[in-house]
Amino acid sequence: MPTFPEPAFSKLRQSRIIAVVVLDHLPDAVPLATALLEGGINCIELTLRTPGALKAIELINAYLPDMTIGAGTVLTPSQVEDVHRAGADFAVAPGTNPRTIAAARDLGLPFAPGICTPTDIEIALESDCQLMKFFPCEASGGLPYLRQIAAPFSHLGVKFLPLGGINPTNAETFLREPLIHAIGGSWLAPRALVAEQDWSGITKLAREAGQLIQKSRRQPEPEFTSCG
Ligand SMILES: O=C(O)C(=O)C[C@H](O)[C@H](O)COP(=O)(O)O
Repeated sequence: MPTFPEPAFSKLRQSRIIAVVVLDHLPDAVPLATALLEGGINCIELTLRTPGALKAIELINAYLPDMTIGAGTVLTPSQVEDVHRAGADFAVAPGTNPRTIAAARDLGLPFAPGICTPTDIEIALESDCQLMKFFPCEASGGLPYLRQIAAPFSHLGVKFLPLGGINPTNAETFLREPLIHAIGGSWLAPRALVAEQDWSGITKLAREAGQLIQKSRRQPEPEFTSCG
């Protein structure tokens, strides 16, 4: 596992799971992030899909210093500036846009572009990115597909953040895979639970995710070898 020079990406490696949030109601930002922290999840991604996301980054940054904050759906250089100013620790995008990556580099904001093909990986490498978001993970073919497209780049130390279709059933398999730096998903903060302000429900989901992380750190079961 390469150590990424960006401290935020090293923290991400410790956290292992990013709670992806599409926030509909700004006052929910801090209680939601607090509920995740109480359950042991200390990395959150606020997607810039809703108008309050930037302000939510600011609030969580101001009130919850233990939370590592990612900005998601960062599509333009000006959004890179916005999320940096708001206090994001890192940013991700669904695709690979060299202009956006360059803007993040200029500001020193760790950035993981989205990839889904070998061509995307080549473009991201040309922009000196080593950590890439694999999106949409499950719809593209999941781990078997990622292993195949990543193989020609294995000597370059590229690592991935799979997002899209990760859930408690498949999370552990991803966590055990050496190509994977960390995983992310919206299952930790379902919009319905947030709408009901069911913070204890979210803490419970976070705790269960923490148990998956612990399990994935234990030694793998010895492989069964057939004696037939
Ligand atoms: O638009 C972006 O930049 C994103 O961040 C995409 C999200 O990571 C995925 O939509 C999460 O996928 P689910 O966990 O399946 O809901």
